[in-house]
Amino acid sequence: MIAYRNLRVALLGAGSVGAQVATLLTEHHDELASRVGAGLDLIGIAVRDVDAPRTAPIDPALFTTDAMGLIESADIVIELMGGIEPARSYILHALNSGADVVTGNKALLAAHGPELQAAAEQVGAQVYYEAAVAGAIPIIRPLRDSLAGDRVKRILGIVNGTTNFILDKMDVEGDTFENALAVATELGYAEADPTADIEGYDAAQKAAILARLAFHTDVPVEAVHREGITQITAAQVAQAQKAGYVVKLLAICERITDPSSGIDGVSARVYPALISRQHPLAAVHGGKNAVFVEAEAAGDLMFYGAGAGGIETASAVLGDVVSAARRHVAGGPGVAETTHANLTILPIDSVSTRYQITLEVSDAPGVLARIASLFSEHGVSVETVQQSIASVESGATRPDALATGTSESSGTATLVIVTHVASERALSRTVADIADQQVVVRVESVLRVEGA
Ligand SMILES: NC(=O)C1=CN([C@@H]2O[C@H](COP(=O)(O)OP(=O)(O)OC[C@H]3O[C@@H](n4cnc5c(N)ncnc54)[C@H](OP(=O)(O)O)[C@@H]3O)[C@@H](O)[C@H]2O)C=CC1
Ligand SMILES: N[C@@H](CC=O)C(=O)O
Repeated sequence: MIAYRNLRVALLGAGSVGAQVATLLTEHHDELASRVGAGLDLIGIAVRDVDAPRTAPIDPALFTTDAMGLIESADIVIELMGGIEPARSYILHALNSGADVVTGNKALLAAHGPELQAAAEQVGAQVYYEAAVAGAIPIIRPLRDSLAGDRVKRILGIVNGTTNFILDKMDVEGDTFENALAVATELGYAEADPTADIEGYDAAQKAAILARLAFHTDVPVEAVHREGITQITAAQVAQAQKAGYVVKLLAICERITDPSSGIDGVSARVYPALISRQHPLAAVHGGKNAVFVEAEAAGDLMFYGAGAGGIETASAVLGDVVSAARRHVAGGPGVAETTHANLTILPIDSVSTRYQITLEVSDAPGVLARIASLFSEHGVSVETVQQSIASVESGATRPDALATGTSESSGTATLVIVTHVASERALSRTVADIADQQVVVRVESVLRVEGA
């Protein structure tokens, strides 16, 4: 039975996601009303161009360019415009007018999340943002509520569909980066300008949001270490495959405490890394997303699904709208997000992980011993070494000549070295020293190995 007055919902934006939200709000009106205990009336949609064609049938009378006027009459404001301004000003205006806000705007939250949360707290309102990380996948609520009594140790996330699509295509079909990116763009996965995807900016924004929630500490997006996937080659992906790994762009949020070195804080970082093909994240194919959470009491949890798409993301938005509406009906203040832990945000060289280093070296006696001694000098322990020798005459490769001490070849050899866990600082010093050796033709790649 519906006893509460109908709630007034304003929508800002009717693009890929907004148009689907408008449709679901209208089509599911009665069902939503029975779940909330009040009707949810869409009172208007602010856009730039009221006459632009839409991807879903929407009553034209709902469109307006007067966003501020619309906001002032709403109980709940859904912001799906994207970008920083005017989205930030509209959200602040909505909160100050007494409305709850639902948004999927990761760029805004990563840049101004604390400001928006403080504004909401001050007026007893709430900002909901389930759609901002990994689209349809419920991950914000699990981190904020379900795991609130636990301690998160680490999060490994595939949170950008475009880069996962590209790397997966390179892995499964042996495609090149350039071709895979062209297909991702054609299929609408990548943004018109895919820089935010392939250079890791989009994933870094999501990492900042996840780290803040997981570790109750504000994490500025500028403090997230970021590397994209533009340097990843088909050869690296093939070599990873041979060694039992797959390359993924990972967003990693980690609580690091090491009393021996005095390191104590939070690391948030995005880079392409190798993960074992046995790891659950290795099975995340195409444009899908997944977030793997390691918690102290709960153990390992994985959240998987569509990280983007109009209708899929609209599902997460509608879930937030229902939560906001229920709060209006039940009354009471919003749930304050605690960021009072104030942990130190650690730089990348405080991180320790495993590494795979690929070198082209002279095929001569003593080379392997020299390289091994450099690892040892820097306290980096080697787990495995694989080698193949490129014959000068034929260009063909034969394995293991260095191991047998053969001295007949004057060509080069490829060494693939995987380390045990080492600090980023020790590893980078080791690699710098290796690169200086005369017997080293080039350092082909250094990739982190994650997920152990
Ligand atoms: N697309 C996706 O798969 C996902 C998107 N998100 C996030 O959701 C949000 C919306 O994304 P998406 O739907 O793809 O965006 P679109 O670019 O498709 O749509 C943006 C909409 O906002 C309107 N708009 C933009 N600027 C203004 C303005 N200044 N005043 C009024 N209206 C404005 C546009 O109006 P007009 O149509 O008239 O130009 C358009 O309707 C973004 O924050 C995005 O990061 C999150 C997860 C996944
Ligand atoms: N461009 C993003 C869209 C969702 O956030 C992606 O590829 O994941």
